[in-house]
Order: sequence, then structure tokens, then C-alpha cells
Amino acid sequence: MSPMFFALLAGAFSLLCFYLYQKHNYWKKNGIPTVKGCVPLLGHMLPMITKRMNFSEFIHLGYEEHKDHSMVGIYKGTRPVLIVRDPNLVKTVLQSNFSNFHENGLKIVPEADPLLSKNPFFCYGETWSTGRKRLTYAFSNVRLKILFAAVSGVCKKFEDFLNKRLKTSNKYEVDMKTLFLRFTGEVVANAGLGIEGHCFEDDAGASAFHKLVGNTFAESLGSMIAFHYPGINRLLKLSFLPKSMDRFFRKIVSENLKIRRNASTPRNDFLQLMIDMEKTGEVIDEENVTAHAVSFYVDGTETSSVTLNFIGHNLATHPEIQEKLRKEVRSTIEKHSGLTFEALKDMTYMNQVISESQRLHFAIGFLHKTCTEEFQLQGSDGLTYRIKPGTELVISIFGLHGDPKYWDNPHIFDPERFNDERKQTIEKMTFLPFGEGPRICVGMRMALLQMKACLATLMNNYKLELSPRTQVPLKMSPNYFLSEPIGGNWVYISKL
Ligand code: HEM
Repeated sequence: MSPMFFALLAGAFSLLCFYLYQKHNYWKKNGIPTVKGCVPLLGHMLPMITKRMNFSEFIHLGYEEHKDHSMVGIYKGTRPVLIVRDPNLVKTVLQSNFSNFHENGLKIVPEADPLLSKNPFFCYGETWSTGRKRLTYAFSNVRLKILFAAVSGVCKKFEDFLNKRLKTSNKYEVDMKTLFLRFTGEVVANAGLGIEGHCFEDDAGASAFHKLVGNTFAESLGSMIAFHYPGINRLLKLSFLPKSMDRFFRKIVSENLKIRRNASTPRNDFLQLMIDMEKTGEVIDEENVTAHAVSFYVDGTETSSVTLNFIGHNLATHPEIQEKLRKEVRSTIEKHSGLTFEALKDMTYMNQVISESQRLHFAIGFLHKTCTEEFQLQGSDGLTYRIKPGTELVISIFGLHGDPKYWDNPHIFDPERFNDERKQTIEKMTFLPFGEGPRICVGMRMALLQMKACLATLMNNYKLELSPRTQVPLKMSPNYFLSEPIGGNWVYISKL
């Protein structure tokens, strides 16, 4: 090789080093502390690429590493991303200056993910507010009361399923994730689409609703590129939603629409409401209706089952709290002469148990936003940063929920933190299981309804206990976007 070639190579290498130095010096230049472990080109992404931890754990590490700072910088490759630690700044981003940060950080390519691209989570502007209004109405108190009839039917199937399992043995050892996925999957099928989900049938095929999920949120290379490198994905056009799920929902909605066009009795499920809303004259926008069905499934099934999974774990490891909850469930059912919509509303200790479990074991460990209009961020520690449009921000739910600055003994499961009196003392923006501000989870009320119905059924008739396979404490999987314990979350269920 000629000396000229080596000189060119050395020149190119020096230029690359200079470019990377400039890029990875961005936070220092702006006076913002940087999380340790930045490597050339990859920035801070190495632990996620090598699957040592998931993004939520990494952001938590960054949060913990800089306890005295309001803001901390990281690099996704060469792209600077800001971790916002200070609750006041969290409020600025999520609520007070929402219009400067109204887009979510996770992006998808509409051509690759046509159904998901209509989900409010991935929309902004007019499309977002229209989609959001529809879902807000769908999950209003009046509508939820109507949907409750279907949820109640799922509770009955759940009971039958458990009773069948407990016919031959007095204890049923089960991984709660799979158990609760059956419940939430059946709710989507029955209350969402008005069809059978087959989730409680042993011999149901791959089209049973609970089997559909599996890897929707798995941190595969494709989903990692899709989420963390939207620029590359605009070229690669990788889809987030598995193609099989896209086909499945198109088929189900299309068949369902045909049946409904010929049926004389009106239906009362979520799909019917969406059909009515997407009707212009006699024409139904099938693509939009399918997108709503996918949203209900993708947003609601696994988030709710993961949350139930952790509540179940906390009840099994705290029998005295389980007993107190059971007392409330039984007395309220008696007062209302059954497990009614109103009875669920009256179960206030259950709200405390759910909130405390969500604080300790959240389904989603971080919120991810994008700056849409320049803004001066001012931290309580004196740090300031003028954030530009396009810059991503991350809020660590994991960090805030476990910070001893805001919670006494944060590692202890104590539902009393959320009783009427102590709830008032919780610092704003430190408890974010459903997010906050105008983009707060629009399905929160639906999620609480189905989780409360499931827990009431469980507590009224069954007992949860530790099994030899229960892991205490739980260790989370590094491969998953949502919180998921490695090796499952096992308990014994027995009949009372
Ligand atoms: C326990 C269960 C659930 C949890 C923990 C959860 C959590 C969240 C979180 C953290 C966000 C982001 C909020 C933000 O950006 O500030 C969100 C957004 C959203 N959730 Fe949920 N969710 C749950 C159940 C549901 C259900 C049942 C549905 C609907 C059937 C749903 C639909 C949505 C939608 C559409 C958004 C996007 C809202 C927007 O950007 O305007 N979620 N959820």
C-alpha cells in the first residue's frame, strides 16, 4: 500500500475522532453533567446493544449517578438526550409547557406501521387531539359502566378456569404473567371487539388473544433501531408491530364488520363505538376502526397484565396486606349485593394497593419526549439549558418512584402511603405510573376497571402464596421494554 493511502486513512481517522469528540462533548460544552460510560460512536447504547440492561434500567442508573443534579446528559450514538430529574422540570415538560414538548420521543415510520401510526401515542397536532377525544369518550364513566358487563363476564370465565385447575389439586402453581395475560386478552376480545378471545381454553390455537402478545415489546435489534434510531429507520422502514398481528387484526375487524352490517341488535362494545365514530354517511373507515382495535390491544393488554403480575407478587409476599384487601373486597361485595361497577368504585384500599404496587414495580420505567419549540430549562440546582426543537428528553419513572428524597423507605411495600391523609403529602410529579399532563394515559380508567375486577375476583375466592419458584426480590429482564421478571413470577393459588 502506498504512503499516500496511509496518509489519507490517518487523515480520515483523525477527522472521525474530531467529529466524535465534538459530538460527545456537547453536554460538557452546555454545562450539563454527563452519565459515565460514553464510548465513541455508540455513545451510551452499549449496555442495551449487548443486552446487559434495558433502556429503563440504564436511565435509572443515570438518574442515580447524579443525585444532586436537576438534569443529566447521555448520548444515543452521537445524539444528545437529556434526562430530566427535577420534579419541577418534569412538570414543565409534561404539563406547564406541554406545547414545547408535545411529541413523544418514540417514533415509527407510518408506511411501515400504518395501523400503529394512528395510535394517539404516535400522533400529534390535530390527529392526536381527534384520536384522544375519541378514546376519552370511549373510557368515560358512562361508557365504562357499559363495558363493565363484558368485564364481569371475563371474571366469571377466570373463576371457572381457576376452579378447573383446582379440581384435582388444592394448590395451583402458576406464572402470573401468563395467567393475567389470559384475563386482559379476554377483556380486549370481549369488551373491546365483542368476540371470543379463547384465552381460558387449554387447546386454543395461536390465535387465542393472550398468545398474540408474546414479543410485541421485545427489545429485538429491529425494535431497538426503530425506537432509538428513528433516522436510520426512516431508511430501513422496520415495523414495530409484527406483520402477523397486523394481518390478524385486519381479518378480525373485517369479518366483524360484515357480521355487524347484517345484525339487527346493536352492540355495546368499544369496537361498535369506534365504528359509529368513524362512519361518514353509510361508509365506515375500516382502516381507522382496525387501528383503534390494535390500539386497545397493544396499549391495554400487556401493560395491565404486567401491573397485575406485580400486584399479585406483592400480595403473595405480604399476606397481612392481602388479608386486609380481602376483607374490603368481601364487605364491599356484600354491601352492593355482588361485584358491581359501583362496588369496584367503593374499594378504596384496593386503589392504595394498586398505586403502591405501581410505585414499586412500574410497567413502564421511563417517559420519552421530544422538544418541539425552543425553551429555557431552569433546574432548582441552578443548572440552565436552552433546549432546541428535535432534542429528546427522558424522565425516569424508575428513579422518581424509588427516590428516598420523595419516599420514606422506598423499597418497602406500604399501601398506607396512598391513604387519604398521606396521599396529600406526595410531591407532585414523583408518581407517574400513567404519565401526567395532556398526554396522561387515556386508558387509565379502563386499566383500573379491569385490574380491580380481576383482583376482586381473586381476593374474594382465592389465596395467593409463595411457591418454591417465587423469586424474592424479583430480577428484571434486560431484554424487555416493559418490566418483566426473569424466569417468571410464580405463586401458588388455592381456593378459600
Ligand atoms: C396498567 C395499565 C397501563 C399503564 C401502566 C399505562 C401507562 C401509560 C403511560 C406511562 C403512558 C404515557 C403517558 C405520557 O406520555 O405521559 C400511556 C399512554 C397511553 N396509554 Fe396507557 N397504560 C395502561 C393501560 C392502557 C389501556 C388499558 C389503554 C387503552 C385501552 C391505554 C392507552 C394509552 C394510550 C392511547 C396512550 C397514549 C396517550 C397520548 O399520547 O395521548 N393504556 N399509558
